[in-house]
Amino acid sequence: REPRGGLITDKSPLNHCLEYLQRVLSRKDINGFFSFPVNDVIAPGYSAIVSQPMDFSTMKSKVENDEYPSVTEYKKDFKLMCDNAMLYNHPDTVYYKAANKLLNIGLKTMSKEKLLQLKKNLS
Ligand SMILES: COc1ccc(Br)cc1-c1nc(N)nc2[nH]cnc12
Repeated sequence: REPRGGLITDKSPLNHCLEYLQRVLSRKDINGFFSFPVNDVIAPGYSAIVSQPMDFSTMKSKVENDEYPSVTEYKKDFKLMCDNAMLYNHPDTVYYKAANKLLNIGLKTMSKEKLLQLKKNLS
């Protein structure tokens, strides 16, 4: 690999990786249930039940601000976002089912093997 340029626009391999994951995973949320923070108007009592809210828009700004030191931290926020939906909503709701499906897709996309391939392709 050529030495990293000094320009401030230069993105790290981790940043490239996270931007890729953010794009791929947020596209799976076709209904947009996870694209912005849940509020108590949409989901009554949500803030009393979910102590650590998370959504794709928050994750996107954390990626852009280099707030994730590793993919593992990004994966934690992704799982938190899905788990929150499965905590607040009952299993027979469209939100619970969408969260469960998204979680399964995400864990496959961010499996050890897939991340290794990604690192190779991005480095
Ligand atoms: C941003 O949230 C929504 C946006 C639009 C619509 Br329609 C529903 C939700 C939503 N509703 C509920 N009950 N639980 C959730 N978990 C994640 N999303 C949600």
